[in-house]
Amino acid sequence: MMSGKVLVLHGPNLNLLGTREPEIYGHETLADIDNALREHAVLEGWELASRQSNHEGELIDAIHAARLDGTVAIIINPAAYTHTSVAILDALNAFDGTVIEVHLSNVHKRESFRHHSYVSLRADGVIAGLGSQGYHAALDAVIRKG
Ligand SMILES: O=C(O)[C@]1(O)C=C(c2cccc(Sc3ccccc3)c2)[C@@H](O)[C@H](O)C1
Repeated sequence: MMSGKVLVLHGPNLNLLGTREPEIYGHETLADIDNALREHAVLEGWELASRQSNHEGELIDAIHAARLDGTVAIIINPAAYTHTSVAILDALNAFDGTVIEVHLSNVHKRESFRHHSYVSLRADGVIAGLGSQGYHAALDAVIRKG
């Protein structure tokens, strides 16, 4: 059974998940999501690290660290930085592994400014609108790719 190391990155305000707008983002907290993802990875013999930050530079630093620590895939929900950050795109372009972009909501059914993603220019796959199951679908894809 192949195994590897996956990094899950959550962008700004996702630390507030579960507190507001459950009709858009669900009722789970970020801790609920991270705990379920870690259990999913361990059951498959994979290692999973997760990080949430409200600061663009911290997310970029985490991507840079992943280049050097054996991480084979990054699953990222950039939140609002999806639509604004060339800097995060540039950092992801310097990462040679698999990149999967995840959004809890279907951004294409929302405000027009959410329809564009800089990160999608690098992402190997994009999953949107499946809630927290989107993270698990991304992890399954990474594990199947090996
Ligand atoms: O759907 C997503 O996961 C998304 O990446 C997440 C976003 C987002 C935006 C604001 C807050 C939150 S998390 C949250 C939810 C409810 C209350 C407080 C914070 C996520 C949006 O910026 C993006 O356009 C879409």
